[in-house]
Amino acid sequence: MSKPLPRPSPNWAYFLDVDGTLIELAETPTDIDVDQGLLDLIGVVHLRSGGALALISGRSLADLDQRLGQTGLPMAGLHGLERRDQFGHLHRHEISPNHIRRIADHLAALTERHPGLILEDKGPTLAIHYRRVPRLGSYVDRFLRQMVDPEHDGLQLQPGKKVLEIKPAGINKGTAIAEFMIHPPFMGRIPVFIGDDLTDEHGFEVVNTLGGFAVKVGRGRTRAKYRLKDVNAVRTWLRNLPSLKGISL
Ligand SMILES: O=P(O)(O)OC[C@H]1O[C@H](O[C@H]2O[C@H](CO)[C@@H](O)[C@H](O)[C@H]2O)[C@H](O)[C@@H](O)[C@@H]1O
Repeated sequence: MSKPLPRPSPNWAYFLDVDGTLIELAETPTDIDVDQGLLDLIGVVHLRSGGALALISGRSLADLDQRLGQTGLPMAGLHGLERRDQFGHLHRHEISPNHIRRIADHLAALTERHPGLILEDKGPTLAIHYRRVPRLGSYVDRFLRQMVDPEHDGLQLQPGKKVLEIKPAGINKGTAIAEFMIHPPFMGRIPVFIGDDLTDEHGFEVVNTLGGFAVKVGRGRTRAKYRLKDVNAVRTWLRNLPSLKGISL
């Protein structure tokens, strides 16, 4: 059983996952619907929390910018591999592209052979989406496990919602949150991380360690101690933050 979240405090820092948390899941990565109401809401929470709000996503920063517009918000993309801070400065963990490019070639051939699978090539990370062909999920999983050898290539398989991703090991949403937390305006605050997927568990773990609040959206086993039911519940909770009192969104 999860407990109700405590009353939000002015010294909280907000870390928000994107797909499945702020935005409803869609059939394909490009089908998502980003509405102005959401952009206004996260913009106001950012402002009213003294800038202590960051988006933490598996998407690339370029993709987030394309879908959300130039929000000016701090963000981590590619599961923490890239991060844009509160000044708009970019921080990237550099990785050798050789292994990932070799795997990308194999995955491009795989998606050719199996219509319905989608390869999302994000450069340093790759995602194979099987939402349109769920029966292929375990086959894709076996295929990718043959491709990735964490001992030798430093890569790791990251399962998600109807997706399997390949990313560098050791860098994740938890490391991204920890990196934000050592700089103003996040430093000294209590972190709150809201997410819905397996990749968010890394973030929950770090937030728990830092004495913050980890919030899982929806069902499923989790390290988070708190839950919100769905995307609507997340937006309602944000709209009702005491710092937004008097603002109608
Ligand atoms: O960390 P997030 O911001 O939650 O991003 C996780 C992945 O989200 C996207 O895939 C998921 O959403 C798609 C659109 O709703 C859906 O079609 C897909 O099945 C989901 O897995 C995105 O495409 C990935 O790159 C992100 O890593």
